[in-house]
Amino acid sequence: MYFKEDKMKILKFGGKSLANGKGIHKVINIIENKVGNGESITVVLSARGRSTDQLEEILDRAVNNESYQEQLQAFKQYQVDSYGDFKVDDEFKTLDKLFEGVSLLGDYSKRIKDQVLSQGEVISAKLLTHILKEKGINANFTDSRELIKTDGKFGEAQPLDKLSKENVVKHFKKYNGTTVNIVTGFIASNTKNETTTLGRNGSNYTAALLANYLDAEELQNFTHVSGIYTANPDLVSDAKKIERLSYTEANELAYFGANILHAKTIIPLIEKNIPLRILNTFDDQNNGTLITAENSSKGIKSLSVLENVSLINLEGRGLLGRVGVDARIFKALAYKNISVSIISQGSSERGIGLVVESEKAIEAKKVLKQEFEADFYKKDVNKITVANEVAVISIIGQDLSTFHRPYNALIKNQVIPLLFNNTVSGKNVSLVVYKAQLHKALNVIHGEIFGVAKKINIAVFGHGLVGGTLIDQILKSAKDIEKRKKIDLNIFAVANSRKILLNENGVDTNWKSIVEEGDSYQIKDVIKFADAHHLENLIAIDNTASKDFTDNYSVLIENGFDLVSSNKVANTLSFDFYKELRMKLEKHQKQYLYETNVGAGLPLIDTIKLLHLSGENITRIKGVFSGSLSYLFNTFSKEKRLFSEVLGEAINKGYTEPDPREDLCGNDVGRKLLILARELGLSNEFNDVNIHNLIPENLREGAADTFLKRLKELDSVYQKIKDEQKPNHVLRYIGDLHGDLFKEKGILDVKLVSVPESSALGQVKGSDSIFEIYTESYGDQPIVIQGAGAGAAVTARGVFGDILRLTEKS
Ligand SMILES: NC(=O)C1=CN([C@@H]2O[C@H](COP(=O)(O)OP(=O)(O)OC[C@H]3O[C@@H](n4cnc5c(N)ncnc54)[C@H](O)[C@@H]3O)[C@@H](O)[C@H]2O)C=CC1
Ligand SMILES: N[C@@H](CC=O)C(=O)O
Repeated sequence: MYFKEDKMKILKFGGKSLANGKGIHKVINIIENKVGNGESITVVLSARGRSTDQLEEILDRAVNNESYQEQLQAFKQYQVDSYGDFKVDDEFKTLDKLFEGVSLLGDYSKRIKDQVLSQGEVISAKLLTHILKEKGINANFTDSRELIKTDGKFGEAQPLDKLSKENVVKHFKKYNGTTVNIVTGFIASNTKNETTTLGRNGSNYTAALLANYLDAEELQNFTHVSGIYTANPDLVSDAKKIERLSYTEANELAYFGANILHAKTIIPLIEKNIPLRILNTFDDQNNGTLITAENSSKGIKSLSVLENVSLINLEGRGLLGRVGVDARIFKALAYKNISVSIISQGSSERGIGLVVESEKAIEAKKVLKQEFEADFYKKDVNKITVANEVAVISIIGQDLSTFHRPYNALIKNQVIPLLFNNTVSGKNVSLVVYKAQLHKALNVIHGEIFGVAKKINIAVFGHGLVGGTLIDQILKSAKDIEKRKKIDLNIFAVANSRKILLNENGVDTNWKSIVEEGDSYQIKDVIKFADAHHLENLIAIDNTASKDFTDNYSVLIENGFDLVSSNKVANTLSFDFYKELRMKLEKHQKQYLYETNVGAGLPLIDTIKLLHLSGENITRIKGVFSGSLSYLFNTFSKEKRLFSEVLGEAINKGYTEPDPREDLCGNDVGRKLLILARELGLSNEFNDVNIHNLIPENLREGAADTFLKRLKELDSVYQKIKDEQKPNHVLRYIGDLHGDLFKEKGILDVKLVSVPESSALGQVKGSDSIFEIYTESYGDQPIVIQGAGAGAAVTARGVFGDILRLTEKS
């Protein structure tokens, strides 16, 4: 073993790293390896596992005169567990005496508490020294109380730098070379040699002070996480590790709750330009996050959260324009040592919101009530309320120039921040949200501001021809879309009318076999599931042909779902329902897309909407609206085959509605016409559509199955119609929207016509639809949209297009 003459590295290990079992062995391994490599190291330790919390709990019991022996024994057992020959009798005796005293007195001071807590670090450092010595390492137990001198503020003592530095330098001169000093973190002593502690994150502070005093090469802070992340990975599964940070950025993060950092621990490092590396004890392959003086060129963004906070709201009309209200608030709170982390107020000062630590909230309300007592009396202040179930999310690195993006995403996901504020210099926007929405809010913001894929959570209702094809198309393209568009399409629900398959991580290609084994459900179960799993950017897809399902639209919208539908029913119910649905969408800022309602995958509705919006007056829309009936009449007119045979083919090819009578009776074309009419602002109802029903009256009643068995009865009827046409004419079933389209209602006709084979309509082939859109500017020359008007693949592709459109809007 040899030691290079290089600079010292300070290694600091936290409580979780030092816990019994895997942790402590890993720590020993790390130290052994470093020593083996000839690195010059000093080790700073926290108390092990939950030791500090346990000691506090025992103190609580003792002071309340409750029995604490069982807990104390458990604490002692934990400290010596699996290290048979390790003895810490002195520390255990000290603890026995201290607790006995507290129990007798029924009281303890901060001074006593510091003495109690300090034993955790002492035992931890003694144990590690013992183990390392047994392994042949020249370890030296170093009690930081002999080195770090502080003022007398027990519980949160401030180091006396000059004196502490002298002590540290002297000690390290004496114990140098191959010695590995094992230093107690967190604890120190005042000038009377009484034990003090350095407050929250005290061990990190000890390590930073040593690094400063010894001009260390680097401070390596070993934790149970692999570095600093763009957000807490426990809450945001897409969170990414940040490789490098500047001290300033780290400082902002530390202040706003990244709990592996604390602002005060960074300052000693900044002074001497000492890099800080956050490492994972349990993952030696990971090189963690490096924090240096160098500014990252992009400016980092990270989300941090403060949870133990309350929002105090002070309201009063009489505060309007009054000078000094804020000063009074701050003065009253400062008097009780209550710090305000965020304040926000309207320009009128009628309402002032402030965030304080939760444990101080009741007292804060009390002092504010006292301060504003006279104002209450005069009714200038009418209420002071406290909301406890809140959290603060800070977007570090965010300024207001692009804040609209995460903000809009939150609103779209029905997370309405209670309050937000920004720093004028530096980049940081903080939002207060309800705790119940914290998880979702973090994921929404994270998805929006980072290059990582934005998750879109999709529930598919109806997995028949169209729905099933859609799921397969999404699963097939999801990876590619994630790569190209940074959108992660996650199908978390697949349902038919009876059963549902739910999986928050998304279904896979086996979905079909699993749905049937799924549970029966109601729509509220899907909403609850999405809520419980904090799923954001929700889209519900209606691929049913069901009227019943449209009853769910309202509650889905209210619960944050955008809608996509191939089902035409919702758009063709009463005009009142049509308007209410749009009002609801507007109110909840949700979108409803249904491009496939007319012309399957053809871009018809979008075109009509654009023409209409741009002020282009549409005067008529005419054409073959039905893909199945197009196929039927194109084929039947041309080929010498039975009508029933061709109809059977159209059904088998998936062109017809689930119940093919919906096509044959003209309802399907009627719906499409009505949908287009309503897009033009007309208020027609479905029964305004004049429909030529293709089903002979004697076949209209009864079940679909019975009808399908009697298709042959249609043959003679349609053969006769075909034969009676003029020469070179063919049959076409068309829709025609005409009349004065600038009035309240248009004329909507659905009829079977015979047209010259050479005409535009006569030349349509296969299952193509054709739409002729006549406008004022285009005159007699219509805009023509033609192409496959039915079929599962093209329709599913159209629904997919709507989903992608939504992802761009959200
Ligand atoms: N086939 C085509 O070319 C086109 C179809 N469409 C529309 O696509 C929709 C679906 O058509 P297909 O897939 O052919 O029908 P399908 O009959 O093959 O599938 C319908 C699915 O909806 C489910 N379902 C029915 N009621 C439900 C309810 N209340 N809740 C949940 N699920 C329910 C059924 O269990 C089935 O899984 C229809 O509204 C149709 O008008 C739109 C454009 C073109
Ligand atoms: N059944 C419909 C399918 C598309 O909406 C049709 O035939 O057009």
